[in-house]
Amino acid sequence: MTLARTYAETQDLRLTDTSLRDGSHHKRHRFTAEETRSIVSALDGAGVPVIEVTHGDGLGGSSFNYGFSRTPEQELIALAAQTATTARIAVLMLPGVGITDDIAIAQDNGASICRIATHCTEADVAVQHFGFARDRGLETVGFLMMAHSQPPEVLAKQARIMVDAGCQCVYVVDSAGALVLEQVSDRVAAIVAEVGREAQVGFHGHENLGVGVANSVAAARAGAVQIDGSARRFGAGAGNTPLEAFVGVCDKLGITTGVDFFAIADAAEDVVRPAMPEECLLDRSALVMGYAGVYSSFLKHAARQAERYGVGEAELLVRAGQRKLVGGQEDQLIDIALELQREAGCSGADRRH
Ligand SMILES: CC[C@H](O)CC(=O)C(=O)O
Ligand SMILES: [Mn+2]
Repeated sequence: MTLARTYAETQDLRLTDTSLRDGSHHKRHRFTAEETRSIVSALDGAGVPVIEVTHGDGLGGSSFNYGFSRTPEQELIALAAQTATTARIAVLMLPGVGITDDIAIAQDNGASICRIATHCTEADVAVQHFGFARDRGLETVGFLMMAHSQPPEVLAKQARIMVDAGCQCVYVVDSAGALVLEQVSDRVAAIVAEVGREAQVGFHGHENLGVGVANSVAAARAGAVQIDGSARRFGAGAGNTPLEAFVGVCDKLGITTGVDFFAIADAAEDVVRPAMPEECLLDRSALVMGYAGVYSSFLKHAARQAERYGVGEAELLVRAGQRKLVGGQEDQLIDIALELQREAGCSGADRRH
């Protein structure tokens, strides 16, 4: 099996573009085959070594709760694998949303990297999935989501569980875009100290506080060797770390990625942007998500419920942060919206904002 380490031996960092997975949240899971083909072709041509393709909520995510995919994700995974010439195709799975059969089908369709995501205190729910993926010869990555919500030492223990189960790279996942600089490097360093001899460490950032690129540099300096981003920031919330900007910053810092800056800048502008419904904005709602620590993928759901129940979106998000909602609890946004509606009814306050 080709390990990420092989890539990291020739480049300082291995980058994964997640537009075709995290961007799925922003696009409400409406990717077409043609968009997938053209994005994969452009990223592959720019030298991006790993491209993630899956429903935004991972394998099996197409559902009433998370939103139905326009094109079945396994078709998109197969198309991506047929289109890429050098890039490897990764898939994301959240145990319980997807099942091991989904991993097997994705591998049959050409995926070679399996990224398994859990809330950052629940790594044990992924043990069987890491074993399953490794037994099938897949490269494995573990996502500790909502990593801002736990201190470094807790994350290190969770990383240990993942690595003992067969995970080859543990990611600090800043799902809410809530971490800032040292908060990233401290977390990465703690995991490197715990598992650095046995596994790699990665970082997945969101732009909700505008520091995705700086956070990714901090992660790399603390020992992360796999970094995620999305061309044109195409991802949940204010989007992911803009991959083209990160490549440019790495070039200037002398950190090698193997990705061509001008080619990825072209891909972001000419190919990825046209597939986006609108730019990923660092607007009030996205900022509140970062500030209050709310899962980035809740953004579109919050917008929908705020409109439906006539309550303020920012207020809804602040309460979601206070409740410490985790992935899978999107339906609680309705509960909060009703709560806000009741309160506004009692006080007679203006319910729009
Ligand atoms: C629902 C899965 C989630 O989008 C994974 C991820 O990218 C994150 O937590 O940031
Ligand atoms: Mn994300």
